Amino acid sequence: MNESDNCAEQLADAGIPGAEPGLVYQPLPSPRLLHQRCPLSARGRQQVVTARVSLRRILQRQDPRLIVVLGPCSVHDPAAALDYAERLSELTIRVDETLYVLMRVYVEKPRTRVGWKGLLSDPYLDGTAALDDGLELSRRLMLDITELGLPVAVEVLQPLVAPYLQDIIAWSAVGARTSESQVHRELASGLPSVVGFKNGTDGSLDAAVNAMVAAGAPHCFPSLDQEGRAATVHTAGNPHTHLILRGGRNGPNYSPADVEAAERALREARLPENILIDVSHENSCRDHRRQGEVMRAVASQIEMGNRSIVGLMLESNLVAGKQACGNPQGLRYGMSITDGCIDWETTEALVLELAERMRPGLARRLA
Ligand SMILES: O=C[C@H](O)[C@H](O)COP(=O)(O)O
Ligand SMILES: C=C(OP(=O)(O)O)C(=O)O
Repeated sequence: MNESDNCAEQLADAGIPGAEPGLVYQPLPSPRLLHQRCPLSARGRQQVVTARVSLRRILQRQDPRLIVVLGPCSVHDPAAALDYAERLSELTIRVDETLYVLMRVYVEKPRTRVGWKGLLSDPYLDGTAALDDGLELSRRLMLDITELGLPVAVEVLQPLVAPYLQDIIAWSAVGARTSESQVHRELASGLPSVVGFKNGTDGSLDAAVNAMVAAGAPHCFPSLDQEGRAATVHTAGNPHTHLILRGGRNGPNYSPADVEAAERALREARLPENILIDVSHENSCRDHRRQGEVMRAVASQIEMGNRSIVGLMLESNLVAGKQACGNPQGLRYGMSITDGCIDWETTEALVLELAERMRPGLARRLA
């Protein structure tokens, strides 16, 4: 008998049989239990509501600030993420007249093929996939970051994770690999956060534009209720969505001509012309050192009068670059184990520069 048969047998003994040979089920707490263990304080709840309202106001041009979503490509070490958050929360206070800053707290990672799937799925980076601990660590980290006054931004990946975390989240992305997925569009239709849909990895806009239309409509689909029971959820539709340009197979898509094409696609679908530019990924040709150059080019478009660009995304960490996701004990503190990131000093300088550049044209950005 191999190890997994043994595990399945032990679970069957505990009254949790696998439905099919080879499948092993491990129970998770209900969303309510996790919320009770790690509650969102009244102050935290107020911060989340305020963040969502601020983002909606920016999308409606009632707040002239530029959204800036930045932070590590992925969180693998909650202590380093909190260290980053403390620095970011101080920086945010210096720029909040012109920028609305959120921290990427990406605990789920989509993979092109296979690879580590994030703190939530594999918190010990060793393939043990201790999802119960991953959920709790992720929730605790998001609560701590919220308490610092920083709004939390995530990529939503596993739909059943949402009931555990969505009360803390101000902004969500649906990634390039999932914008075309009906499941993610349905999920977005019920999220209380603002949702950005990324263009596809091939660079096409259709999936993301169609996703914005789909997410704006009501849906019903299987989910978990607060007690963790399988349930049909009925959603009202989420009108607070926008497009994210992240480049694609044929290269970047942040040039004025690309932005105009995106505006046209949104207009044709009768959607608001709200575009956020990811200065990383294919827009920086997968070279984290080029993020500054892309940011400056986007800032120039805004200075020249562009009104559809509502924000920017950057991948940044304490230390520049990336390292292999090998032995957890041998990892360098504050360095990415997924995509390469710029370091804290570069981040701080870029954010301060962007804030200054946005100041003169601020009033023009209102409706
Ligand atoms: O943003 C992170 C990565 O680009 C994304 O998760 C895909 O990663 P992979 O191509 O290394 O699997
Ligand atoms: C996975 C990400 O992006 P994309 O979906 O654009 O590849 C990300 O922002 O971490």
